[in-house]
Amino acid sequence: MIHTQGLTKHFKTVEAVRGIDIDVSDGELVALLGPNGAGKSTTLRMLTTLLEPTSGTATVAGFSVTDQRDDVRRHIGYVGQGSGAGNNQRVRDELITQGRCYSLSAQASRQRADELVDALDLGEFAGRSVSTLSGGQRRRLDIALGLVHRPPLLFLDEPTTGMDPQSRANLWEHILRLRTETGTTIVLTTHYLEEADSMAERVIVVDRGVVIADDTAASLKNDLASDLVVVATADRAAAQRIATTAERIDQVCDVTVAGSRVQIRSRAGSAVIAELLRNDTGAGVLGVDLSRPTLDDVFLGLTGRSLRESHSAPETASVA
Ligand SMILES: Nc1ncnc2c1ncn2[C@@H]1O[C@H](COP(=O)(O)OP(=O)(O)OP(=O)(O)O)[C@@H](O)[C@H]1O
Repeated sequence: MIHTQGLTKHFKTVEAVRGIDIDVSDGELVALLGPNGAGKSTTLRMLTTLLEPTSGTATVAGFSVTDQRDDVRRHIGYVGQGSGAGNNQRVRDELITQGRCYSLSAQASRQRADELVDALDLGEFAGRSVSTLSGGQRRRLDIALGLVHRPPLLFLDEPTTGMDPQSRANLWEHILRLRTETGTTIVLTTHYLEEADSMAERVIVVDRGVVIADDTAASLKNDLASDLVVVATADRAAAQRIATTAERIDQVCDVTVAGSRVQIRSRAGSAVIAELLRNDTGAGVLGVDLSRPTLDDVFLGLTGRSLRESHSAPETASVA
């Protein structure tokens, strides 16, 4: 559905995208994850023909984003970061207008508007003006607007940013249902690590304008980050003894002692705990805690920076 090779976008002084290679198959749900300024939106805007790439190639739904822009546009829906709905329009009317813009007949537009009102649960406020909707309701309308022409591919740029947890969960319910019912391919950007982790089938991690990892969340966590085992002990001597035992275990990658606590990094945390129990009497051990890695640990492992706190700026360069 999407194939890019060496895609770049240079603004006057910023290399926003520095060579992105992405393949997305039909029906996939893929999340682009990365810190502020990583180049996610710029990539999306090139794939949706809103920005001309500086170099590289991209085909979307089988069409070139540079040479067949109209064909690309006919086959995609795009929900940008800002709302596309007109404030003074009523919800259903806005959907009908969008249908007419896509050359549906008046009757077909009304029918499609009603289908989308149902699908996105907009019935309660279909007759209200857009300006009266809550953030979550407006976002559902944005998605409905992106789907009017039944695109096989939907791009969502930060669909849930700024929403409260309940509205986010509700919007995700709609996105996932839509996908199950229509098989739409979905590519989205998000800052929410948990969202990418639990909802997307594949996570593409972007940093400073390039893809630094691309796999399922489970594989990324398994391959690129480790479990953290924290052993709380009664005193420094017990901690030292546990650390010495841990260092002898094959699967352990790193052991640090901080006062009476021992931190053990390993790809197989549960096995390490079992091995510790086999090799040590456990005297002086007060508790053991096992944390599974998150996508933030993956990013940290790849870049040395935390995604949660990272506000990296892409490298600047003089571009003619
Ligand atoms: N029109 C533009 N002119 C100049 N620089 C731009 C333009 N659009 C984006 N940039 C810069 O390109 C870089 C990448 O921006 P982009 O919006 O793609 O990042 P992002 O990963 O989507 O970030 P965020 O998560 O904050 O939305 C940033 O440094 C941004 O300031």
